Amino acid sequence: MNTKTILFTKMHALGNDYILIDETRGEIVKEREKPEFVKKICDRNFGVGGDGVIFVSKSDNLDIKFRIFNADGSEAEMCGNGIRCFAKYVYEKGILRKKRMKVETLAGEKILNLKTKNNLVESIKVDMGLATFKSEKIPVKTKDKTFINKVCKLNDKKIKLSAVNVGNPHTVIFVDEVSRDYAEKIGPVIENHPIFPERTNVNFVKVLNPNEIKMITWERGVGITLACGTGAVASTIVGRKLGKLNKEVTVNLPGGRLKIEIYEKNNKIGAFMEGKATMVFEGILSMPWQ
Ligand SMILES: N[C@@H](CCC[C@H](N)C(=O)O)C(=O)O
Repeated sequence: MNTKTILFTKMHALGNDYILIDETRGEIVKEREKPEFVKKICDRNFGVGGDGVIFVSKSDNLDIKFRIFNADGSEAEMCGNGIRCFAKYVYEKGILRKKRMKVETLAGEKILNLKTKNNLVESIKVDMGLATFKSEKIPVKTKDKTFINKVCKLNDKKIKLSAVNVGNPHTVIFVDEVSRDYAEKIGPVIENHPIFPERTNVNFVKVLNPNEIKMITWERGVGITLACGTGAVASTIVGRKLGKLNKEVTVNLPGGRLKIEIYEKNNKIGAFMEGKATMVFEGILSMPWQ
């Protein structure tokens, strides 16, 4: 039997953990095999364990390309914590030695600014771009143009949902208390609800004050994670849209804190996200596994 070895790096950003694979010198995992490979390697008992896999490859017109797969094998458009891991990885591995990177993602071009010290990346600031509230773009199946603060009946209870796309689809629910149990119960129901044809990430958010929130995310294709960067951005943007938040917001997630800075352009709301990423270990996979 032919065996093959695959080099990987395990990283995390606020405990949202990813396995990074460098495909800049050629495809390592065949395109049609990627979903199954990702499911296998992300398994926390039978694999390496992770919330997803990030593939690094060459871009035709930008500096470099970022692809993110969730632990269930589905490909997402964007990942806030993952793109910070990616930036540290490509910089410190010498794949791209730029402190300002233009990155190709399925959610379009993202600009990353790296702060370094002694050749190590200390923090990464990402321009996450402008959000859209248009139902058809999120997407949400509704006749309404937007889906903000909509009262919905779920599990016999009425809750208010707001949907937004910040590169990937998110739903935000403001709550009195952040509860993991509640997120685990309601999260999958909303993620897979037929009104969200592409499914959705689900964020449960408590406003502590206009400059600070606490939240937990049920991620599409993963479940509860210790942090979600796009979720922090989506929640801050929805909070801002509803007049609950100022422009500079500290987001408290189970895995740590993230800084989100809102900007407004052409009547739209966008955000910068700033935070760290950590390299945990490197390894060699010997495929196929029996
Ligand atoms: N953890 C990520 C988001 C990853 C993708 C997400 N699960 C999706 O399917 O859209 C983040 O930090 O943003």
